[in-house]
Amino acid sequence: MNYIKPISKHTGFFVSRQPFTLESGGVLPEVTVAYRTWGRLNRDRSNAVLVCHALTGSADADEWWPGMFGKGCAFDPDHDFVICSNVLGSCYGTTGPLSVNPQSGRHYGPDFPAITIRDMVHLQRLLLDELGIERLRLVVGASLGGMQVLEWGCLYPEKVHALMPMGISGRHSAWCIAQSEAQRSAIMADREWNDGWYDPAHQPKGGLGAARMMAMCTYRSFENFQERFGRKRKDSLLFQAESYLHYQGEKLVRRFDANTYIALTRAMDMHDLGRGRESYEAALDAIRVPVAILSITSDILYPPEEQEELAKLIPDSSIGYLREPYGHDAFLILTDEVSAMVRQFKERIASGNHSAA
Ligand SMILES: CC(=O)SCCNC(=O)CCNC(=O)[C@H](O)C(C)(C)COP(=O)(O)OP(=O)(O)OC[C@H]1O[C@@H](n2cnc3c(N)ncnc32)[C@H](O)[C@@H]1OP(=O)(O)O
Ligand SMILES: N[C@@H](CCO)C(=O)O
Repeated sequence: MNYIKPISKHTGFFVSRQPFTLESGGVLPEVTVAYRTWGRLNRDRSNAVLVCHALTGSADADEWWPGMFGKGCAFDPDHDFVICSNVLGSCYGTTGPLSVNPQSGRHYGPDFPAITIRDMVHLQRLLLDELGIERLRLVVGASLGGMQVLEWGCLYPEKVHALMPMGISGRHSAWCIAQSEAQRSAIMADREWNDGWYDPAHQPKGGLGAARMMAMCTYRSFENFQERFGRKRKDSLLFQAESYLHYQGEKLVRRFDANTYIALTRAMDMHDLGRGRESYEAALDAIRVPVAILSITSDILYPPEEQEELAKLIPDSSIGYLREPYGHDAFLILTDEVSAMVRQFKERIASGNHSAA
């Protein structure tokens, strides 16, 4: 445990009663954002760090990213003012498919409008305005979080000093889109699905669990599964690899929502920094702040070639690697290494020598 003393955190809900217009043209009559902060904003408001979470994460960054918070770690509440907000469309307090639609008086369910990563970032921007933060010292995140980090660089370059995207690409590949659609199809094949109008208390458990099981296979690697489970059995009926996947599927079903899973994976599929801009290359070339890219060599979802492409196209960028065979979720497992990389990048930015690898 890295904490030398309990870290005080603040929990908040920001409610905007203004209509929130989405990239799709859809409008949410009002939006709520669940967020957490750690540490204090300094007098010149220059120590704010935004942490962006991945697909099934929440604002509780110290819970899903333990080892990143504390003295000498990536996020040190004695020095940083750390913010993490639950993304638009999620089910941990921010407006999403489980929220009540003020116009109908019932939860949005499958009527929740299509959202994009840009919508998520615009909403984070509203939260920062509310918190009085004009410029972020750093924006950090992996996977879906990394998509948000990159969009921050495109949408609000004047609002960020530096970016750290991890385990991500600049546009969702055909491979990732296919994985997402297979998972969504598993949910929709569940007899409880009912075109998304399931009772939230009785969601399509089998389908959502199967989706998570498929996803878990893509979050790890051949080598990792082979080394951990091999052909070991739990009992005469079940291999350990099967047992592990069932456990992970059931665990997600207890904490997540099927419509939310669909809305967020669709938003990920829409991720393309070039959409509606001059070109993909021009969008990346326009990111003019220092960017430290983290690449996971065993990631089968976002392979290193994709981060190397980002590094080639973003002018002031450097790239670092996690080389253990844990797969995509390595950013959640190798937290000592990830924390050290974030801390070193922060030091490099502070010294002005940010392009050193
Ligand atoms: C950036 C974000 O926002 S992420 C937010 C969402 N969070 C997540 O997705 C994290 C989900 N958690 C995980 O995937 C993993 O627990 C990690 C990545 C955090 C850690 O990975 P590991 O250290 O390798 O944990 P591991 O995969 O061994 O264990 C996970 C669970 O599987 C269980 N497990 C391991 N092997 C087996 C098996 N053969 N059969 C059944 N269960 C098993 C463990 O007991 C453990 O249970 P617990 O979570 O209730 O403690
Ligand atoms: N395992 C993490 C990362 C997925 O990209 C999650 O469930 O959010």
